[in-house]
Amino acid sequence: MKPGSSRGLGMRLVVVFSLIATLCALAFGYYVSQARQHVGADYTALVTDVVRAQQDPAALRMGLDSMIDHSDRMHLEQVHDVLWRIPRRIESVKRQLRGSELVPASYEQLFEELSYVESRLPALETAVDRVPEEGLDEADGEAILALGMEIEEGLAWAYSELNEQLHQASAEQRVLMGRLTLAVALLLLMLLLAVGAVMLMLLRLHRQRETMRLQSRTDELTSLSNRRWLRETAEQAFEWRRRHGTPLSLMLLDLDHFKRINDDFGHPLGDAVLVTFSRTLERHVRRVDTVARMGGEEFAILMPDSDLAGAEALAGRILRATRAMPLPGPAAHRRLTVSIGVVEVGDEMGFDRLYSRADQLLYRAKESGRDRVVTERDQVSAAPDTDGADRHDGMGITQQPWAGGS
Ligand SMILES: Nc1nc2c(ncn2[C@@H]2O[C@H](COP(=O)(O)OP(=O)(O)OP(=O)(O)O)[C@@H](O)[C@H]2O)c(=O)[nH]1
Repeated sequence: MKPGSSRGLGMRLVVVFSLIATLCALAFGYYVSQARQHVGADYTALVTDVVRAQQDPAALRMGLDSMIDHSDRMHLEQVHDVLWRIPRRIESVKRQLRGSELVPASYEQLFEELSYVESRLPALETAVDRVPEEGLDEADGEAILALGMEIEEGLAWAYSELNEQLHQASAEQRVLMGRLTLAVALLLLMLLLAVGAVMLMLLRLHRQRETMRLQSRTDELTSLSNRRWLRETAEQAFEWRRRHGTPLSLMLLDLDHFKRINDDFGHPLGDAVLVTFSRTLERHVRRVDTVARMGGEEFAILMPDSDLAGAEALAGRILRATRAMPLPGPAAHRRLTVSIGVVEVGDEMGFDRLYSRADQLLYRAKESGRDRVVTERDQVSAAPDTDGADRHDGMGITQQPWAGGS
């Protein structure tokens, strides 16, 4: 698995999540600021009108008092002004109340009172119209004052009640908006949690898929590539070779008399030897080479950019390294050897053909005494013994001092 692939996806998901979280925070901020601006806005105009209208009863009272004291033209006009204003204010307040969010039942009684006040206004207007310039007598003055007070009290009560109701409604609206804001915040939080959970699930799924992909192409015991992965890599290497004309070689390796290790020391130790041998192979190859376990005690190395001579040299180094390889635990005193077949890819050659040729060479290496390398040139080469002398294996196959060296 490429660890970077999961990390890359993780980073991308973190960026996307941060983006969504930022958008949510911005949307929430906008919502709160809008809500603050608009909460109670419904009632602001109405409250302003009611506060203005609340001055009318006092103005009427003052006007009437002055008019009774001095029934001149100026005072009469003052009273007429107030009487002209009162019904218009009442109509404006009524209209706004009907258009407001208030429940009609809550202002029904106020409407009745205001309507009653409206119905009493013409009588007061008529009485004021009849006021003589030379002044009112006491009885008429008291009658006008009584009518005026009736209107004034009705208006004062209705407007003050209305003011009270509007403040209460506005306060309720604020509480409601607070709850709504909390609900929106919770919803956004839940949305973020859900998005986060989905992203975590995606990441976990991706990791699981990567792990499965890795397992499907890795040998469980040695962690080397398995046969399937070697084949896929080889197909890519063939394509590369075809395009660029670079050499490509394959080496098949089979541990000699491995059964004896199992028989003498048990299967688990045999496993440990296979792992030790795998690490030895990995130490000797280049990064571009692919080391695979083909099964049992058989291994393969695919070497892009390596011709037969280069592959043969590596095989020699591995041969010597295997001989010198310390075995684990109770098998420490034993020495292991390996037989190797090496082949370079020729024209018109596919992986199966390449593998089968390497296998034949490996078979020849086994047949001709093991612990040796057999290459395409039909030569059997062995790593130098301690004295480095040439020798024959008695089968007509030359064993040479190893040319490559480690
Ligand atoms: N410990 C262990 N042994 C394995 C594994 N796979 C195969 N083997 C053993 O490898 C041994 C292979 O035996 P053979 O095919 O006779 O080969 P050999 O003993 O190496 O003899 P040559 O190849 O002819 O030199 C068998 O005993 C298998 O049981 C494994 O994964 N772990």
